[in-house]
Amino acid sequence: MENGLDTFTGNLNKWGNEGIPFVFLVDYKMQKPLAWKLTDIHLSEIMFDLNGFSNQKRKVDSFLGDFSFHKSPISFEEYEPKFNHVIGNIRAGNSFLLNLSLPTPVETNLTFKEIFEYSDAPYRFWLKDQFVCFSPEIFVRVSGNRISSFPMKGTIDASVPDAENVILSDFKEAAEHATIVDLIRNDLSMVAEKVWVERYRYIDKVQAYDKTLLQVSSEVAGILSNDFNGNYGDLLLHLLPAGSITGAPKPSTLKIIEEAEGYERGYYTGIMGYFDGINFESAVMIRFIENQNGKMVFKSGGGITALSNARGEYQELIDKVYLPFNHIPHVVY
Ligand SMILES: C=C(O[C@@H]1C=C(C(=O)O)C=C[C@H]1O)C(=O)O
Repeated sequence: MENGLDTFTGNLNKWGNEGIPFVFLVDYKMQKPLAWKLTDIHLSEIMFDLNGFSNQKRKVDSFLGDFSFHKSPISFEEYEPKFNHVIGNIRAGNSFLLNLSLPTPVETNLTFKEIFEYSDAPYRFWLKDQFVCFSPEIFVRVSGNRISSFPMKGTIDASVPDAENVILSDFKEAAEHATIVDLIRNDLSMVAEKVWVERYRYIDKVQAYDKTLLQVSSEVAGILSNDFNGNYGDLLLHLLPAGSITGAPKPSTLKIIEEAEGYERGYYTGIMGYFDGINFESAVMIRFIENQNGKMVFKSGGGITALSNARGEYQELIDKVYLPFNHIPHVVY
């Protein structure tokens, strides 16, 4: 009998080869992948704006007004044993980079739909009754026979004096970034010929209502091998889960993530994307709020290496719990 993943992969391959536009979601564990032909999507169920490919644009001109936002992260005492489990495994040689994430309950007077409509992020998705995602991170883009991936690793508060230089010259951050770029080069080599690094460690600004974050990314590119031309389902099977939200090496790192996190990521850290009939593009589902029985849960994480310190990683996890609004008159905490 066909399982969900087989059907999903078959549909993406078929639609890709026939030039039929579609939109899709894949969860972290690839257990509940979903794909819709563009013509079958209803605004009452799904809203998306994926780098301009959209059925619902951002409400840039309208006024959001006051809103409340409150986060209740786990305590440092609860976080530390999880971090120590990861560091122990890194020291034992089972992983050299691992993305540790956790859920944070949040409260706001805004609805998931309002957060989608007013948020400012290059990749946004709203799935009725389930989640809203506003991601800054591209995963894979295919244009003609060129494939590119844009691993993001390295986050700093822009208000730190000389923030850009601080993060670019930080030894730990540089090592972490080099690792993720190596991993993505290796992953792309499975589906492409001639893989190269097009841009190394460029900075993106990510806007939250109370602060600006700087994020460091690189672009890795290659020439897509003929086997994968149009076969977007097969392509994703080779590349998922995305290296930037697992770590390396993937198989043993996945096992340690499972042990340390002790919760279900679900669609968080999966990917969302589209095919417009010509180009294929996908993004990593980070910056993500889920509906759990009427309560809002924000999921966030960061990369840990042998050089990481528990307080710093704990703070990064909390800093990433934000709403990405640009023009906010007043926030009530
Ligand atoms: C997992 C998350 O972020 C990932 C980890 C990053 C980092 O360690 O700097 C940056 C982007 C993401 O690939 C998240 O934001 O929830």
